[in-house]
Amino acid sequence: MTMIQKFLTRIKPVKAPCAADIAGESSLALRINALSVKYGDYQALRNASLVAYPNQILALVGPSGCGKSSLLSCINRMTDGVKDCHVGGEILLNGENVLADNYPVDALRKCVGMVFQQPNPFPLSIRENICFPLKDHGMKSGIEREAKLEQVLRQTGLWEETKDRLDANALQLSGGQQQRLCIARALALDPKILLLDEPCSALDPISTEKIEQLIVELKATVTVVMVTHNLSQARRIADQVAVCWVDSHSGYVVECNQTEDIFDSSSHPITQAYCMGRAG
Ligand SMILES: Nc1ncnc2c1ncn2[C@@H]1O[C@H](COP(=O)(O)OP(=O)(O)OP(=O)(O)O)[C@@H](O)[C@H]1O
Repeated sequence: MTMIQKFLTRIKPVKAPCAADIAGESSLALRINALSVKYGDYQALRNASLVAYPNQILALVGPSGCGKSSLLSCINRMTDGVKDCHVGGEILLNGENVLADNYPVDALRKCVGMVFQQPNPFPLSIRENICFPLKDHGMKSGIEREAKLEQVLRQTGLWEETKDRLDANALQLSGGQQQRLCIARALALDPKILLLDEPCSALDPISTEKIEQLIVELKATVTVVMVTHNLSQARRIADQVAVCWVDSHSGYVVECNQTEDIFDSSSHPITQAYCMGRAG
């Protein structure tokens, strides 16, 4: 551990000014209140609060192990399937707590799509990657499914690249194309929120640039919450940034604010040090 990291771990987490405190409910896509995540006895995340605004990109940044992916996975309840994982607090979507026992998880996963670090298309054709989930969610008409297929492939810039080989196995696509197909698959269900967990970390710089452009374009239709280790990427494309940190006890959100405030004028020492590359 470097000197600066040692110094920062001794700073008591302060209640930094946070957009979550002042935003009106109707202007929000998502509000997270006092979220905590435990794996068995280990508290991975404590008391995390933040907000996401409609049609904006919120980036979660912070060092490895501070709970970014855990936080993201709670939003569409992927944590339900993790053994000994206990989630507390509130995640409000349209004013309803999605963590409530009686919240319909299928409907939640349709409304909140997720894309992971490693592209994970189904080992099926390009067409089936999009059309199977649509059928599964009740779209009976083949004509409607084909129309949706074309729409999301166009939206993700894949149509021209794949229209002549829609029945080829998706695993034959390049890594960057596979990731865009995974984003297309999530978009096909018309989500309101798209969760992206380090979507570019397995990609080369050119594929990364294409995905970044795509994410910015997607703001027209969805709210994006993304985890990234790449601070330059957060600065380039995010509207809001939540800085997360971990000390000896667990991970927590240091502050959540507009991107320029985080990078240019934050008064929090952890944000200053992390975003200037001196710690983490
Ligand atoms: N399924 C699990 N069981 C037990 N511990 C877990 C599990 N998933 C995550 N953890 C622990 O919780 C903490 C937070 O992990 P998480 O993956 O959320 O952090 P992160 O900030 O996303 O890290 P990274 O940037 O390295 O992906 C880590 O200490 C991790 O080891």
